[in-house]
Amino acid sequence: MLTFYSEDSRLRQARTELHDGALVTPFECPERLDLVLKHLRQSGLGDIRTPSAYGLAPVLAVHDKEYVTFLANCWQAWGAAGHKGEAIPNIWPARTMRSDRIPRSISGQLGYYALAAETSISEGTFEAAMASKDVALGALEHTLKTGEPSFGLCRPPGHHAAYDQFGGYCFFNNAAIAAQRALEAGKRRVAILDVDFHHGNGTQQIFYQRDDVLFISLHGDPEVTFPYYLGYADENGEGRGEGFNVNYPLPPGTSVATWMATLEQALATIEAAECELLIVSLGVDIFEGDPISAFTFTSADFTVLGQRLAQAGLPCVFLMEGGYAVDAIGVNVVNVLQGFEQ
Ligand SMILES: NCCCNCCCCCS
Ligand SMILES: [Zn+2]
Repeated sequence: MLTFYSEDSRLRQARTELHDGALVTPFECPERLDLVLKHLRQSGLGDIRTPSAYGLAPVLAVHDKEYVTFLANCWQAWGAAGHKGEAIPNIWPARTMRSDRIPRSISGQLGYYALAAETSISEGTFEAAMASKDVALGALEHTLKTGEPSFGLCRPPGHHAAYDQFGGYCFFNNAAIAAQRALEAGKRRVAILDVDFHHGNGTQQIFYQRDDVLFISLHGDPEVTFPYYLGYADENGEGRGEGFNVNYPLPPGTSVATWMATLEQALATIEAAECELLIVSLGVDIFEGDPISAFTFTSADFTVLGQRLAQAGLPCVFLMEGGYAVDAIGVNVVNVLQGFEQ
């Protein structure tokens, strides 16, 4: 299996994350890449390639133009406004406020476009996000051309990024960008299976009214898990998209047996929908040792996951999402990919 990866993913060097009332070293750190690359090389899974630069068009196919312009300019505008730290929002168009107008102030724009306050914007963030979607597109193009599975070592991740919203460490929705490209290349329906511990609110939102992308997510119950305000089981899509969005919220501490039984339901839905490509939003924060999550996968369970996904019999693109137990991330990711190829 080929891996696609870009050194430009390291351009995102955020120093702060607002967590538990303090500014801490971000969980979504460049070292995550080092461990995955190390284990990929040790495993002999396949070559690691640098993708082409696909430009802005694929981004604008799923994201709002003004939002993309905001992301491109935010860091410079934030500094020009005299702010000394990293760009962290502290005001939102929260309930009781209006969101039909975008303020001129960069502080106002930051809150307008932010999902949450844990994700700072700093130098290199935009460039890294551009590299990350190129990684996803490189993996996608390879699978479209060869039918072979591929892995996009995407950083920053993407599944929390919505049409015009960043957060949860995400800026561009890599899986959505890849799915849209696959449809433009002729696939009639694409399944995005999100196995990350956290609900892929951004991916859901982008395709919520569409029937050409089936979005299915297994995740921590939003009653008690980030992102809290989306990911409930009663969110089934709207209009043409009715029935093409399926959420499986699961309680913290869910056993792997229960998680795998839920996966069976998800895979049956994918099969019934006659999808022609499977994109897996691969978050390995379902690992028992993840510092900000609450599921119970062991590293060996990731191998079983990969084996089961292969049985879906679809061309498959794996795209890196979360996973914050840095020491184990390499083993866990490679176990999925090797399990798939067994
Ligand atoms: N106390 C947990 C706060 C979580 N904050 C953001 C998590 C983003 C996960 C991306 S996969
Ligand atoms: Zn996650």
